[in-house]
Amino acid sequence: MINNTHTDNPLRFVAACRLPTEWGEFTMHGFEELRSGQEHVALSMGIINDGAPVLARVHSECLTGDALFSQRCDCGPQLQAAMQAVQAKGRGVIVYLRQEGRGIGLINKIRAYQLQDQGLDTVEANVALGLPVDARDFVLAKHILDYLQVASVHLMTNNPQKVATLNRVGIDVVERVPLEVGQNSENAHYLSTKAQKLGHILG
Ligand SMILES: Nc1nc2c(ncn2[C@@H]2O[C@H](COP(=O)(O)OP(=O)(O)OP(=O)(O)O)[C@@H](O)[C@H]2O)c(=O)[nH]1
Ligand SMILES: [Zn+2]
Repeated sequence: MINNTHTDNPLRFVAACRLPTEWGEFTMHGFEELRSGQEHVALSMGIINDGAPVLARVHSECLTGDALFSQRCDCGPQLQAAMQAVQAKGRGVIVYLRQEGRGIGLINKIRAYQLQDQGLDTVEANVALGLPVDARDFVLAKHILDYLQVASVHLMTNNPQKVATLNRVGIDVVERVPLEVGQNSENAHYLSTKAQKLGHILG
């Protein structure tokens, strides 16, 4: 009889390669969601499957910030700082989830930004569009970390909700490591809204 008691893994590992970067050489592991075909990656450095807690970042895709140098948010500088921190330790992992716009997708994020240009804040804009404020699924990170044999992490984030969510899905977050970079005059209001409405800890 087939044993169906285990939770189904929504992802499959596809391939891994070297990824030389400005912050040293990572291994890039590629995953695919079985249902949607959505692709995700993890960047690892050093030996991370030895059971000791690993310095980790669970980063959500932000095309505008990560790749297009947008100053509307702090995502690009956060990603770079996380990669740099991993390099400094010689050991760590960046899980990069393709959950653009906190899961609403790129075009909806542009719609939300359009409303923000008219005065709404990051939360009000999603609500006005009838979209969830945060639709991200962090179970994917759990499956990716399981594949990499990482059970506990020092998590680089300013979002205590993310710590709680990851703990809930089975990732043991032994410590939250603040990741406060990328503040500028364009994103000052956005960051203060995140602190006030989404609970981000920003000094
Ligand atoms: N819908 C929407 N998504 C945004 C906006 N600004 C950034 N994002 C998305 O938000 C995600 C990053 O989430 P953040 O709230 O910045 O930070 P976090 O991941 O919760 O917390 P940190 O770990 O501290 O970065 C990325 O997927 C971005 O594309 C916005 O104004 N509206
Ligand atoms: Zn961003």
